[in-house]
Amino acid sequence: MLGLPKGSLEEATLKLFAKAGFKITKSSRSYRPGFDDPELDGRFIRAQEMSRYVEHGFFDCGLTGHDWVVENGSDVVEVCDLIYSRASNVKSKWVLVVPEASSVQTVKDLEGKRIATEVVSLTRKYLESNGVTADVEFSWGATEVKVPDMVDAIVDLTETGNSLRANKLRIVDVLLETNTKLIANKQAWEDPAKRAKIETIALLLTAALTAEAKVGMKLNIHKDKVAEVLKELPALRNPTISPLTNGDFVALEVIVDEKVVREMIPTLKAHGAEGIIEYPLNKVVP
Ligand SMILES: Nc1ncnc2c1ncn2[C@@H]1O[C@H](COP(=O)(O)OP(=O)(O)OP(=O)(O)O)[C@@H](O)[C@H]1O
Ligand SMILES: O=P(O)(O)OC[C@H]1O[C@H](OP(=O)(O)OP(=O)(O)O)[C@H](O)[C@@H]1O
Ligand SMILES: [Mg+2]
Repeated sequence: MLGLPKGSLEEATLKLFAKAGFKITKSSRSYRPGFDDPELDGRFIRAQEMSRYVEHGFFDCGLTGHDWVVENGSDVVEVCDLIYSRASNVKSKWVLVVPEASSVQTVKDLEGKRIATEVVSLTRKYLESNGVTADVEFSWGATEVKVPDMVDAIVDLTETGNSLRANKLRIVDVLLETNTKLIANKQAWEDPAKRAKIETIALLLTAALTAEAKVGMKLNIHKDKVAEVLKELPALRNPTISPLTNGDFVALEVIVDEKVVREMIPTLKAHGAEGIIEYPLNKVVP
């Protein structure tokens, strides 16, 4: 039984599973998805409570943020990192935040003040470890709006930083870095058949995620130019080189980060490369 996150991770999760080779279908308002793999069954639940149901064994494994595993204090196996979220494929941070104009400079300045957050337990522990006593209240979300009128500071998640900028907020400290993870129930992890299936899912999801940032490239180039092109383009390292029927030319094939392609193509062209093609990838297994 697999736990899928309802909410901001939902769409990206279904896309990633599709790329990994698992088609998950869902009818609107139904939290029971359909799977094209007869060995799989699952449910959608909120990312915030996923780790509890994995810990207690309703789910053998599930996807959620590291932050909610920590906040809930759940005793689960963190099988692998899957660094994706709603908007980007980078890690996010839970940060202590105040209005730009606030006099608060460090956590110590929060003594006796009020703080709103979705992660009450994480925030209490953080204050305690800094020897600060402050009033921490639970926020259901839209937390940015609460400072400075309702509370003195907030602990909120930041990904792109857009919400902080839009609300003229300043970061005082970072409490926790987080990203999406595949987590597993401890007993399920000890069961060889279940573990094998969870490891297969982890392998395929990781391969699909790795492939998102990469592309394949193929090109033909004069054999005398190969050495200088490889020197100039470190991203091209370890290409597959195959001879062509035209004896002076070879074919190069390589997997590279997509972001370097826009610099590679003009350089390759300047060295006389021909027939340059770029293609997307579904999975990359190192
Ligand atoms: N803007 C964001 N950028 C990156 N990751 C995010 C963002 N919002 C949420 N997450 C991550 O997604 C997971 C679920 O997020 P969250 O607890 O905010 O629920 P949600 O699905 O966003 O629901 P809601 O829309 O009600 O806030 C968390 O692990 C969190 O770290
Ligand atoms: O740095 P950014 O890319 O702007 O992302 C951060 C925002 O995303 C989350 O909000 P969410 O959409 O989950 O709404 P919520 O505040 O209601 O939880 C988080 O609570 C921040 O508000
Ligand atoms: Mg949220």
